[in-house]
Amino acid sequence: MTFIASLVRAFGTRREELLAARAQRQLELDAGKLPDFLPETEQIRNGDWTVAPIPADLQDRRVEITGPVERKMIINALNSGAYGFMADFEDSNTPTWENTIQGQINLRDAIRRTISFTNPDGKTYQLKDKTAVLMVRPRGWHLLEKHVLIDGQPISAGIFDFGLYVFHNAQQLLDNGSGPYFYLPKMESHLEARLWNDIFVLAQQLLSIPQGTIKATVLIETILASFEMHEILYELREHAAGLNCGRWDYIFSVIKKFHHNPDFILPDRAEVTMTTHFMHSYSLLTIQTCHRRNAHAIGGMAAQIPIKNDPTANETALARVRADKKREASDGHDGTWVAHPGLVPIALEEFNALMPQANQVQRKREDVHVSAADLLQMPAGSITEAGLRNNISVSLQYLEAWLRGNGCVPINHLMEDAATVEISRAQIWQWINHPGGILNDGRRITIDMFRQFLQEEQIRLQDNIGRQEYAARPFTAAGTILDQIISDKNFIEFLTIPAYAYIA
Ligand SMILES: CC(=O)SCCNC(=O)CCNC(=O)[C@H](O)C(C)(C)COP(=O)(O)OP(=O)(O)OC[C@H]1O[C@@H](n2cnc3c(N)ncnc32)[C@H](O)[C@@H]1OP(=O)(O)O
Ligand SMILES: O=CC(=O)O
Ligand SMILES: [Mg+2]
Repeated sequence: MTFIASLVRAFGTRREELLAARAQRQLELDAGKLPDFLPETEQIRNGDWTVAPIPADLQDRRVEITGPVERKMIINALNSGAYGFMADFEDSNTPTWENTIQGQINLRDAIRRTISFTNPDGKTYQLKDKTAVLMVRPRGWHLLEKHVLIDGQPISAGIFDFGLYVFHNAQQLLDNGSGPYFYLPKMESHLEARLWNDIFVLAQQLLSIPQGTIKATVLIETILASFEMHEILYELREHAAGLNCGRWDYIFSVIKKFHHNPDFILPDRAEVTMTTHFMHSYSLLTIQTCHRRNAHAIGGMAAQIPIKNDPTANETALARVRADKKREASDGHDGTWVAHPGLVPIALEEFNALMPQANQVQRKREDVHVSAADLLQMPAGSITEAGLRNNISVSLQYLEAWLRGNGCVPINHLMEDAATVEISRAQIWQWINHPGGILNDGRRITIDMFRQFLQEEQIRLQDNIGRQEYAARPFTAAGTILDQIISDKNFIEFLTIPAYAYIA
């Protein structure tokens, strides 16, 4: 606590200032100003610097599995055959106090190889000799940890997650021949990266570990960050391992940042894929930026997961994952993410076929030319009743699971977490609040339509799982939160903020 208090006292105010800067930037976007590459940092973009050398165990990251910090899943992920494992306090984790603290305990035990688990059916779990390289994703700058007060105030959840983990494990990780490695989520500017860098410097000093020991991979998962990728790597150049395409939050961010702008109405969520022009451009720009700076460009997460008991549907889902990984490997990504151990062999096959060496940093992709207009070119497509209903039902089901402490669930055979569901609920809001929110059959999407469909989707769920089961679970609270977010005239920045009020 003394260590965490030092970090919070040194940097808490700067975090608040950066959040205020986000709000200020939003006002400019609301007034119609579009983002562009920053004139004041042109020298950094044009300069010939590179990031500090990347440690040996982060040179080959061809397949990384991600998952919440649950005990059994940590063991399964570390044993999965993936090269890396990102243990997630963020998109896939409900930040109950129990989950947060037990997650830290699980990671501490995993690093010391004392972790084990027994299923209710008696199946036991322990680590294999060879395990994935561990990375940890603390929560984003927007979130508070309300269970910890310093000087009477709840503290930054990100500093808490980072601080507890690095304090207890940095030295042990070094003794194991690895290091304290992080993924940094949801940043919107290079100044936010500078804050993380300064936190790393103080943490390393307080823990007496060499400067530059901490390595971080930054998720480029906001539209504004995609205009500052060089700058973000520059700020973190002593600590940067790479960038990652957090595609789901990225799509959400586009809807959120331009929620006032009718030119940014997106079609059904299922149509906003990585092969649309703006998403492919962002992925290519990430690869080019990273390779110019000798950093790794990690791909993103396909939402498909293995489907049990339906071989045909399973084959289709796996083929989609395969195509996604093939595109990433052939474009020049140095690795990718999977959501489930069953997908590790598929992603490995695709990367092994196109990337026999440890990474593709030598492929500089100087042929890529991505402009601001490319990043902002929205796809055409239609909005359907099925798409609207799916957004409503998925948001409701996810929020219900989240309130029970489960931040990542399969819904309709897709992985749903806080990022994918932010897209769903943001689309509902966007379609209601813009004249362009019209179904392909000509009906205008309204709050009344949303409420009618919500009620019908609730009844459908109740019929599927049974009245008693439905009543026993927090569906009512989930529906209330969803209605509150959708009916608010202001765009609520993150759905997890009102939802957190229910659990803390
Ligand atoms: C947008 C983003 O932020 S992406 C990053 C955040 N999202 C994630 O990390 C996704 C994590 N994935 C998951 O949580 C799960 O795979 C789900 C919820 C999507 C699906 O879970 P389930 O339906 O329970 O999967 P399923 O029943 O097929 O699991 C089979 C086994 O694999 C394990 N497993 C599934 N996913 C994972 C995972 N990501 N890591 C470790 N183990 C896993 C299960 O624990 C289970 O183990 P067991 O057989 O020993 O009991
Ligand atoms: O964190 C990943 C994302 O896609 O969002
Ligand atoms: Mg994300």
